[in-house]
Amino acid sequence: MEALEKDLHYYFYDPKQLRRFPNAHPFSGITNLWFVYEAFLGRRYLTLQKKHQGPPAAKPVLRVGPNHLSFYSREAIKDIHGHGTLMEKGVHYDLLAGTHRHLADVVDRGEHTRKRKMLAATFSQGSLSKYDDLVGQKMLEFTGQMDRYCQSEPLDPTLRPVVDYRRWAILYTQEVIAGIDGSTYQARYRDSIEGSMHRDCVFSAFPTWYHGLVTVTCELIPQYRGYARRAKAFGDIVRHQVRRRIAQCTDEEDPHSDLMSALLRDRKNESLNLEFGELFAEANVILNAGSHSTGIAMTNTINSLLHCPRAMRILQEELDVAIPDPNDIPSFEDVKLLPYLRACFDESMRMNAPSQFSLPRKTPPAGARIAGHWIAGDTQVTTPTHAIHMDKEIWGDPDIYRPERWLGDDGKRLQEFFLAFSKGPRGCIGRNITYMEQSVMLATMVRRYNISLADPKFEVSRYETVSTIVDALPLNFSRRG
Ligand code: HEM
Repeated sequence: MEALEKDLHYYFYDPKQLRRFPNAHPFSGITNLWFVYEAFLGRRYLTLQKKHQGPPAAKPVLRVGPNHLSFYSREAIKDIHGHGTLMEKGVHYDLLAGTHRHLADVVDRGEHTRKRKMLAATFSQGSLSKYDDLVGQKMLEFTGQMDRYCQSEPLDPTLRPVVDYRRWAILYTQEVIAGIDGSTYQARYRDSIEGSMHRDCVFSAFPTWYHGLVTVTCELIPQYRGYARRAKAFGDIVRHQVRRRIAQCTDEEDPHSDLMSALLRDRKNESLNLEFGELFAEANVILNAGSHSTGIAMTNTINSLLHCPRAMRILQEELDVAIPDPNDIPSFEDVKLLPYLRACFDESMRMNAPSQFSLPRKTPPAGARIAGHWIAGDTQVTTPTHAIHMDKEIWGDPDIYRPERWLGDDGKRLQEFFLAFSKGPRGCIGRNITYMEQSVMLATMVRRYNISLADPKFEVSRYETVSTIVDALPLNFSRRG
């Protein structure tokens, strides 16, 4: 009731003068309901794109909720996410926080800086070589499985074995990230994370009711009860493994041998004495943020390449030179500087960012200027990633998969508008790790196999939650000579 009163107050008295901006929906000045409905259908990012871009005319600022503005403008990227921004993480992160904040949901700037410093070395470009063996080992297991598919002989020789690439890509990233996190275990990971992300994406638009909605839907709707049960089971496993990892920690341990070491000991190898709750929160977020989005990105890239044979051919040519023997599994060192390989990921993440969720921020209490507009304090502000990634004025031909746009100086300039990893102080800390995983995987797959869609007319389906989930991608594989 209190929340409804607040929304009506915002609408009728307009204390923040938000009525000067056009509504995304006739009711968006009064209620978040339409936004929740779009989230429930898993297509909020597409609707926002249409509303911002028109027709009839582009709308750079939209009021998408009683206290929420969406900024479709280049200037706003810097003002909301850039270094030196005054914006804070929005109420969404408070809702999802557990007993202890982790790097992604901590709001306090000082706390965030402390955490980021603690983890910076482990995630730096220079540290990646220590994960080479782990990634190589997981890739070997992966190709072993794919080779078995290639060798299998179906009863009907006209049928070739079909592999769900999405499933295997996510399994590979889970295995790698669990190794980096310092723990390995079995869980119904994808089920647990996708359900919770759907629930959080939909309900977090109602901050006051969030916890009540979670409780009531858990009681009444079996599907939501299932999400909660699986998420709890996953959390229990992480908790157990963190305890085990702490027990194994020794005084001689290299403080940066894996993520947990960096949380247990500082550079001088002295104990950091973090509370168990904080260790659990950090391990949990790395496992969640670190595996699913990379698996989605890998699935989208291979799908984009299969729909663009020209780009696939150029990539194959680049890889044939870099990896002369198709049986080899390259290290990251072998492939990290291949320009076309990298361009293929960036182009795919531009068209289908693994997280289209508009990363909610709020203005500081005294208010702030965004893209030339003065916005009152404590207003939720977002940038619509997909709409910006599909802006004709920036990209020229945004609907076309064209990795070439990322090459050379033009490509460097475009990075300014690339939001897949967000920007600035709250940008993704795992960016180097995901490029390592994606590079080794895609280079190996494209060099080693002929890959095709099991059904040439197949279009992958997507559903937006906190990440934009991709459905199964059925592919055929055979070994390249
Ligand atoms: C394709 C893969 C990935 C994408 C698209 C991605 C995207 C993002 C985005 C958009 C954010 C900003 C979130 C926000 O503002 O709420 C973020 C933050 C973060 N990501 Fe990633 N990420 C990826 C891979 C990874 C990996 C591999 C890890 C860890 C191993 C990771 C760990 C994190 C963490 C801890 C944060 C919070 C950073 C902070 O607030 O300081 N991510 N990521």
